[in-house]
Amino acid sequence: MVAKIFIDGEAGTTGLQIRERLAGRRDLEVLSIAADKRKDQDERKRLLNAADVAILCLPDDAAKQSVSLIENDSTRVIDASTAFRVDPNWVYGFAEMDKGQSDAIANARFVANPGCWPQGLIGTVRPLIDAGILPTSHPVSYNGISGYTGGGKQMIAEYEAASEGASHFMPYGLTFQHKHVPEMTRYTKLDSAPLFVPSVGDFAQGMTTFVPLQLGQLGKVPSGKELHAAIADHYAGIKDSFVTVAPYQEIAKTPVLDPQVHNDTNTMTLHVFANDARAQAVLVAVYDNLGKGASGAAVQNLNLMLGVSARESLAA
Ligand SMILES: NC(=O)C1=CN([C@@H]2O[C@H](COP(=O)(O)OP(=O)(O)OC[C@H]3O[C@@H](n4cnc5c(N)ncnc54)[C@H](OP(=O)(O)O)[C@@H]3O)[C@@H](O)[C@H]2O)C=CC1
Ligand SMILES: CC(=O)N[C@@H](CCC(=O)OP(=O)(O)O)C(=O)O
Repeated sequence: MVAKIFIDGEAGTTGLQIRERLAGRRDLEVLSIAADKRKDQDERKRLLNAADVAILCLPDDAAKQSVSLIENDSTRVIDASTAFRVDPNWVYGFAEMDKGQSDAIANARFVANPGCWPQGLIGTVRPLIDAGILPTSHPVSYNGISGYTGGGKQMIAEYEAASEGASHFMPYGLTFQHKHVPEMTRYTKLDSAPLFVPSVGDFAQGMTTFVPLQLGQLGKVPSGKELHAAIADHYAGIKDSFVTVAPYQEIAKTPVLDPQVHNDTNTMTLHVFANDARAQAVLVAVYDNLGKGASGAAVQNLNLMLGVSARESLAA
């Protein structure tokens, strides 16, 4: 059976990328909306109800509206927005988060695609919490840099219009109320919100994130190799993982931390750097905000929901 897919918001940054990733797939039919009807509620409703899977690439309010327009009990939904990420009726779409997550996604009707920033934090911290190395009470801080496509069409237009004026490096979220904090807290299993300081750079896509750890604050101080082994063990146990763990290296710098190294792929690479004598470490994640951070993860989730081999079809 050819599954019918409707991308609501197909003209936006994430929607366009998903369309490109699905182009050429013979196992799917993409139901496209006429350009002049993109925001026509009746036409969106018709297509949402005609689809086997609707992928919502919309601002939060419009995503909530799309869900309310589904009147059947068969259309399954992948939502790329923040609207449902901590809703207990939705399955969180970070397939590598734990061993049961890809099955939960495969069987779900409603899947909330994870935010780009949360994945770098959850992907590094949760394996350490699950392994009992970090207590859930640990005060975690998280920072990083993302390309400007993370801000969608509006930020892209601002950066691309400002040939001279765009900021090379812009920290933001400085009131510590970033919209990703609730999902970061819930899915890391931390007791309290991580202190999150994102930044945006003057490059289009790709991101590198950092979790600095003062290991001396822990009752039992792990070595860098132990941190690395716990994270590597977690991913070794995940079927069809798109998250890879780089070998442990004691080096002061490396070009593979460039935020753009995984652009246009669904890959995330994790690194552990540490100084055991100082009991200090940093956990690093490198991935594409538009790939594993958004449209790559959405297509990975779609494949799980359709029972299609993730590796084969993510080549698209
Ligand atoms: N960019 C990224 O890296 C990531 C984005 N996301 C999330 O994905 C979602 C989409 O983001 P992104 O693609 O970046 O955003 P964009 O602004 O690039 O695209 C959003 C699209 O939705 C359309 N739209 C807005 N309101 C409606 C409506 N009522 N009915 C139909 N279409 C509507 C917009 O129309 P118009 O073209 O007229 O503006 C636009 O085409 C957001 O919730 C975002 O937070 C998630 C992870 C990463
Ligand atoms: C650079 C930039 O502005 N990035 C966006 C995050 C993009 C993203 O992940 O969107 P969702 O919130 O829908 O997941 C931000 O920090 O708001």
